[in-house]
Amino acid sequence: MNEHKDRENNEVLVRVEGLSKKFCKDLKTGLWYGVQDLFSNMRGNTHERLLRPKEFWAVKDVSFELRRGECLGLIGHNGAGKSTLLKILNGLINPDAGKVTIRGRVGALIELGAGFNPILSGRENIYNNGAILGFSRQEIDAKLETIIAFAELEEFIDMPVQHYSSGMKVRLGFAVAAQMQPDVLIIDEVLAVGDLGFVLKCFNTIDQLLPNTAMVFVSHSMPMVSRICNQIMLMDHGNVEYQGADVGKGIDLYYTRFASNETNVVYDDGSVELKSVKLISNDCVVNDLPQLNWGDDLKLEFNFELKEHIIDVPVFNIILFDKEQRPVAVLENNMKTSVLKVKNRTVNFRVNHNDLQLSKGIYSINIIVLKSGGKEPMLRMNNILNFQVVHDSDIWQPFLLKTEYKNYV
Ligand SMILES: Nc1ncnc2c1ncn2[C@@H]1O[C@H](COP(=O)(O)OP(=O)(O)OP(=O)(O)O)[C@@H](O)[C@H]1O
Repeated sequence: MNEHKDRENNEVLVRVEGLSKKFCKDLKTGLWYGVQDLFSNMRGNTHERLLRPKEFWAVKDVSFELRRGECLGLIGHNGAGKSTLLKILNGLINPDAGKVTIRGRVGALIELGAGFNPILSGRENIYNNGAILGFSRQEIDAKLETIIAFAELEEFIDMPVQHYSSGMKVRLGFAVAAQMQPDVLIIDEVLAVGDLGFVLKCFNTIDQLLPNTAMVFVSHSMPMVSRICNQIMLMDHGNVEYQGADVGKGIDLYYTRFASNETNVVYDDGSVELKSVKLISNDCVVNDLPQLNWGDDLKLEFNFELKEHIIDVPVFNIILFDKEQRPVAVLENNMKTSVLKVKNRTVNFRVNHNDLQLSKGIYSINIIVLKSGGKEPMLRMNNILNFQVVHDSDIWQPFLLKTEYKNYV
């Protein structure tokens, strides 16, 4: 009996084979191709694998399988093809090549408000969507209160959906999709507009649904992807750049694409100038990006020039940011030390932090220079230096902390 149940649970719910979709960059040409395709299809010619002028692959040769309990994270740059793939999965658009086979009930949260009739109330839309998913009126009656309570829309459930805020539309959409016990759940981006309380609630619900559901989740939020997904697909201009169960590796590859090395001066009162900043390591530079091994010492060398009237050493706040521009660490400032000196209107100094345990990835440094005393700003610069921490395991969390394990008696 259990064996039978296991087999049943492991059936493939989503099978995608060699899926491709092309679009045309120009509307007129696209319409003309559409007419041509209509006639050539009637004659039995299918040139779907060839690109004509101004056409491009929005999705190219994508294949994957998902079983219950599996959640595929789809990541990639804007325009990579993620939403197009989801729309094909949900039957909203037809592919030019390949095949999608889906078993069971599909819940989808694809575009804000999509699937809702804007002039109908929230309550009426719940009935509509439930009916589309194959539920009877009685079944929907039984779920109605739970859906409304989950969406926290008790007060507004009889208001037309067109007057809902973005967050309210997502709440309603997710509540319907989640409470209708889908076999396959497709979620695009939309969770990003929910407030923190709702997002936490969604995580909780996704955790509860996952054992019995196959999910496809599109997001630009890597923390969300790594929290939810156990498979990952990194898309690049319609192609699959990485696909597999190593979610950390996919996320790491995604981050590597977006390294920026543009320095920005955010505030400058003209009294101090950063002449140079360097990372001191074993002189290893790859693609202009200094590298450190995980566990190396972080040594930075600064050279500042001061205007004549500045005689006291300023206060230096050095802040490290991760690949998503989240501040991950700040180095102790120099307020408590008197070792730094101003000499010939310059301050040269090295900063040392031993045994850097930031995990693998690219980091950037911002600096805030304050007048001695540490209150008035003199200079604030973002992204003065990028560096890469190298390690052989693919970890997206900001720190990989050195750890010791021992049996105890
Ligand atoms: N109906 C359409 N006609 C023509 N081009 C389209 C159409 N729909 C999407 N595209 C193009 O297909 C490419 C992929 O778009 P898609 O929306 O799938 O990207 P995405 O990865 O979801 O991007 P984002 O992260 O911005 O949501 C883009 O270049 C887009 O302009």
